[in-house]
Amino acid sequence: MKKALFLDRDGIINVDHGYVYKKEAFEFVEDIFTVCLDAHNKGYEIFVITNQSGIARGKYTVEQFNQLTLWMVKQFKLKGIVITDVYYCPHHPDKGVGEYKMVCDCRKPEPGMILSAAKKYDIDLAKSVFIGDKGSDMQAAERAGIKSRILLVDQYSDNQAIKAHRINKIIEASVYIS
Ligand SMILES: O=P(O)(O)OC[C@@H](O)[C@H]1O[C@@H](OP(=O)(O)O)[C@@H](O)[C@@H](O)[C@@H]1O
Ligand SMILES: [Mg+2]
Ligand SMILES: [Zn+2]
Repeated sequence: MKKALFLDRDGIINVDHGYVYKKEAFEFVEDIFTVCLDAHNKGYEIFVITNQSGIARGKYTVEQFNQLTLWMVKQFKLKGIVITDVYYCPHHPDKGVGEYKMVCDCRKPEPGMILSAAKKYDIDLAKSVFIGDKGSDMQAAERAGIKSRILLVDQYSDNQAIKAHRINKIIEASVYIS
C-alpha cells in the first residue's frame, strides 16, 4: 500500500476567488508547492479532492473544468511534482440544475472521492495526509479514516501573523509527511 497527500483545491492550491474555472483567475497559493515537493520526494501519491458545485450551478461546464485541470496539473509537473489524479464532485443537492441536482456520496463532507482514490490506487489512508480549508474537508478526511488532517485558512491574508501561522501549519504538514 502507498501513502498519499490529499489536497483540497480552492483555498489550498489556488486562492478561492469563488467558483474559479478559468486559468486567468487561477492564482496559485505559492506555499503549497513546498509541501507538495516534499511529499513527492518522499514517495507520496498526490491527489486533488475538490467540490465543483459551479458545474451543478451552471456557472461552467465539465469540459471547462477538465481544461483548467489539465493546465493545473501541467503547472505542478513543471515544478517536478506529479499529481496522480484529480477527483471532483459536480453535484449540489439543492442548487444543482438538471442531472447535477442530487444528493451524492462524493460531495465533501462525504468521503466518496477519497475512498475511490484509495481503492483505485491502493492507498493506506491511515498513513495519509489531507490538507483543506473548510470543516467539510476535515470531515470527509476523518470519515475516510485519514489520521493527519491540516486545516489551512486565510490563504490570501496579508496579515503577517496569519501568514506566519500558515507557514507553521505547512511546516507541520511536512512533519506529518514522513
Ligand atoms: O474547496 P474545493 O472543494 O476545492 O472547491 C470549492 C469550490 O467549488 C467552491 O465551493 C463553494 O461552496 P459550495 O459548493 O457552493 O457549497 C464556495 O465555497 C466557493 O467559494 C468555492 O469556490
Ligand atoms: Mg477549499
Ligand atoms: Zn457528487
